[in-house]
Amino acid sequence: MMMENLLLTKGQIIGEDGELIPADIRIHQGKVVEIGKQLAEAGETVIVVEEKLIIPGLIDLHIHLREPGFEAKETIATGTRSAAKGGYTTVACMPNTNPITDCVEGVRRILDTNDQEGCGVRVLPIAAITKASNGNELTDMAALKEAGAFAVSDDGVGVQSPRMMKAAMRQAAEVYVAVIAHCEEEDLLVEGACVHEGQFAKEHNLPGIPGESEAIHVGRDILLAEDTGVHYHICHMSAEASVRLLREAKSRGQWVTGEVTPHHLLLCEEDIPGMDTRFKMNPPLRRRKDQEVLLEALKDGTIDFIATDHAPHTTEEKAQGMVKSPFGIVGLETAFPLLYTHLVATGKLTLKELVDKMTQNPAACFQLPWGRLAEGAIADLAIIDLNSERVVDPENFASKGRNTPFGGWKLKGWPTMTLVEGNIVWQEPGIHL
Ligand SMILES: NC(=O)N[C@@H](CC(=O)O)C(=O)O
Ligand SMILES: [Zn+2]
Ligand SMILES: [Zn+2]
Repeated sequence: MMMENLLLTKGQIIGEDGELIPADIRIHQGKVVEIGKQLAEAGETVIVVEEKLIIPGLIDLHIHLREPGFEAKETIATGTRSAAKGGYTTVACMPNTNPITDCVEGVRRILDTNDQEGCGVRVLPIAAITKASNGNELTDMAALKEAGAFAVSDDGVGVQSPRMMKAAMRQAAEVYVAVIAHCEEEDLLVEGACVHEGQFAKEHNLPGIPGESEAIHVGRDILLAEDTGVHYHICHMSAEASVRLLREAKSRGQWVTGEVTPHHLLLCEEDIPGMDTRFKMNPPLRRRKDQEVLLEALKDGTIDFIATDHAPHTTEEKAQGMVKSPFGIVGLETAFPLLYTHLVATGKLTLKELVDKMTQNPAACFQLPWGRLAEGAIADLAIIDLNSERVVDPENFASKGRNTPFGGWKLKGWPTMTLVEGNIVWQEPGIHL
C-alpha cells in the first residue's frame, strides 16, 4: 500500500480526563508523529476533519469472517470492509470456518487472503483449541502461533471435557497463547434450545438455554487455569453468575479477562418482539438483571472490553424459524453508534470509557501494540461524527449479513473515515479530499 503523509486538521481528541480537545494530527510513514494545535503543513496531504472526533482505530477481538467455506455468509473482503466502515482497524476472526482453522495452512491462508483481498484492516486469525473443534485432540499451538495465530478458541462450541481443557491450558501457557473460551456446558442443554431459559421461552413454549450452562464453564475453567499460568479469556459474557466468578478470580489476581457484546449490553429477553430470528444469538439475550450486571461489570473493569461477535448468516438461513435458524447477528457497522447513543449520550458510560473499552483495553489484555492515540503510535485511527444521526438500514451494510435486531434504530456517532497505518481504508461516500 502507498504510504502518504497526512495532516489531519481541526479535529478533536479525547484528553486524559475525558475532555474534548481541539487537535491536529501529523502522520508520517504510518505513524502519528505530532499531535498539537494548528500544526503547520509540511508537504502532507491535508484532511480537514471539521470538529469531528479522532480516536484510535477500534479493535474487535471476536468476529466471524466465514471464509473459507461459508462465503455466502461473508468473505474476508466483505467482512473487513464492514469492519472498516464501523471504525475498526484490527479484528480477530474465529476459526469456525470450513475447514476449521486448526492447522498452519489455515492460518496462513487467512493472512494471505486478507493481504490480497482485504481492504487494509488488520486481521488476526484465531486458531482452534482442538482439531476440527470437536473436543477430542489438541491442535499444535506452537506451530499455529508461529504461523501467525493470535490465540486459540473453539468458538461456536464449548470444550466439553475438563480434562481436554486442562491439557489445552497447559499447552497454551507453555507457548504463551491465550485460551479464548466459548463457555457452554452441553449437558445442561435440551434439543432445540434457542433462547434464554426464562420468561420469553416460557411464553412462547420454546426450549431454553440456562445461564448456568455458561457460568459452569466459566467457574470450571477458572479453577482449571489457576495453576497453569495461562491467560484465560471469556467470550461474549451474558450471565450474572459468570460475572460474579470473573470478579472473584480477578480479586485473587488470576489472569482472567472477559468481553461483552453490544447486544448483551443493550437488549434482554423482554426486548424480543416475538418469533424473530434477528434476536437469536448464542449466548441468548437473558434477563434484564443480567443485562444490568453486564453494564456495571464493564464500567467497573470486571469485564475488560467490548467485542461484537459479528456473526453473519444468509437471509435464507435466518428464515428457518426460531428453533432451526443458526445463532448469530452482525455487529461491526453498528457497534460504535449503538453504544455511543445508548450508553454515552444517556450518561451510563463516559465517551472515554466507551472508547477505551473498544481500543486500548482489548489491546492491553492481549499485549497488542495498537489502540492508542499518541505521538509515536501507529496511525490506526477512526474519525467519528458524533452529531451525525442516521437510521440503521441493513440493506446498506458492507457486510453480506443483514441479520441484525437493530434495523430501524436511529443512532448518532457514525464513523466517517478509518485509517490503518496512515492509509485510508474506508471513508464515507461524498467526502472528498
Ligand atoms: N454467537 C453466535 O450466535 N454465533 C456464532 C458462534 C459463536 O460465537 O459462538 C457463529 O459462528 O455464528
Ligand atoms: Zn461463541
Ligand atoms: Zn463468536
